[in-house]
Amino acid sequence: MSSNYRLLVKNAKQVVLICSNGEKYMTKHAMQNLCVIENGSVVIGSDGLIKAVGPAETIRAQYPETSFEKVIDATGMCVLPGLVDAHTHPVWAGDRVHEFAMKLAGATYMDVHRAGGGIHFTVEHTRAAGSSELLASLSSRLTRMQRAGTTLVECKSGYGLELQTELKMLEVIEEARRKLPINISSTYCGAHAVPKGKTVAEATKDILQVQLPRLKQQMSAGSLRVDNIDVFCEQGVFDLSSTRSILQAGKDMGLNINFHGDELHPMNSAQLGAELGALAISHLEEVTDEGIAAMATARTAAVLLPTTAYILRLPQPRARDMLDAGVIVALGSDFNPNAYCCSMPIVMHLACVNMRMSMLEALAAATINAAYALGRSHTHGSLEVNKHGDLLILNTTRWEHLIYQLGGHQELIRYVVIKGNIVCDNEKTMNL
Ligand SMILES: N=CN[C@@H](CCC(=O)O)C(=O)O
Ligand SMILES: [Zn+2]
Repeated sequence: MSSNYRLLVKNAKQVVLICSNGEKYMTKHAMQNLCVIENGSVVIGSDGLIKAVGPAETIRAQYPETSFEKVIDATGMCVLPGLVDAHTHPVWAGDRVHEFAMKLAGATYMDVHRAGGGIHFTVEHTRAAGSSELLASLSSRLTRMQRAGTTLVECKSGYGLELQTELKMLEVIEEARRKLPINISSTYCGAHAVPKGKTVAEATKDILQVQLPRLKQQMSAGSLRVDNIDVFCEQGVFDLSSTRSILQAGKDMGLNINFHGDELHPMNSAQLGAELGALAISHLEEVTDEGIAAMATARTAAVLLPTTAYILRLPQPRARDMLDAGVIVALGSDFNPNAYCCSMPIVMHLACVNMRMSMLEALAAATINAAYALGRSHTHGSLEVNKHGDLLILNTTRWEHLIYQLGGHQELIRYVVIKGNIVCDNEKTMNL
């Protein structure tokens, strides 16, 4: 007999809701006061949405005779919302392990880029790769992220830098969206680098006059869904004025502005993003005080990427200054061939140790605020009624272990659930 209820998770030692009043993001002190229920339960309906969440006693009384398709007894365990990864580049061919060695020996990111490596190396290999090869590697990367607790992930194009390959990448992302349970927010990043043989002006013209019109056509025809537009606004890549025209054109097509800014040099990207009504800006290692103030006022989220600063030995993003100023701080893995990290728990750990965020702030940044950066915080990022039933169940009595145990997430995460379906069951019993 079919039930109206897909899943009951009962008697968890802790249920971390994050928030409980429909907040779309969290800033300042609110991030230090996340909503946690001791001894709680969660009910997910057959539509995959949360129907109830609260103290186990209350839920038991509310659903006395109900049958559930599946019941998980979470006694001694913790329940958290699925993690949200707000910045990844997961579609590409050809790894760059050789460049990791060069960087360890002292080369900077831009040394490698100018020598024709970096993004250019990946572009060459991605242009040559077939869609099925790209889909296979994307699927295994997304599955790996899902095992590490990510249930909503942003995925960028940007290793084509010309129409055909950018479209190929976006179509591969679209195919993954149809085939895999993980939620995807897709981003057109045709301005990720200036292609070899073109000037910035020529590349900008190609994006404005060739790539974006074709994207618009496919989006209107319903053959492609794209959510965000991105530009790498950086010295030697796209300057402020070309960035402005590309982002504005994307916004005019209905895309959310979500771009790379102020990473290696202060470019006033933060001020530009605030002025254009950007939903999010990533990196910001070199943001100025004025940029921070502008982002706080405009409610533009800062997507901080602790793996980038770690791998490239850059100055850390000024997370504390941003948090104190009331900026909406989110986190992302920045998964790409330069920063090969699929794990948001590791990202949260780095954010705490290197960027001086508290564990509560890091969790809010990797859930509700990352969902806000993707325009999805009305449906994702917290355990509240009518939101998607996306959650993690941890083999531990305190949720903080997910951040504290560096690299321990594989043993800690028992189940990953998306829309009430168990998509990962890590059936091991161990002494933690
Ligand atoms: N900074 C620009 N883009 C990526 C790196 C992409 C690459 O090196 O392939 C980033 O966010 O770190
Ligand atoms: Zn990036």
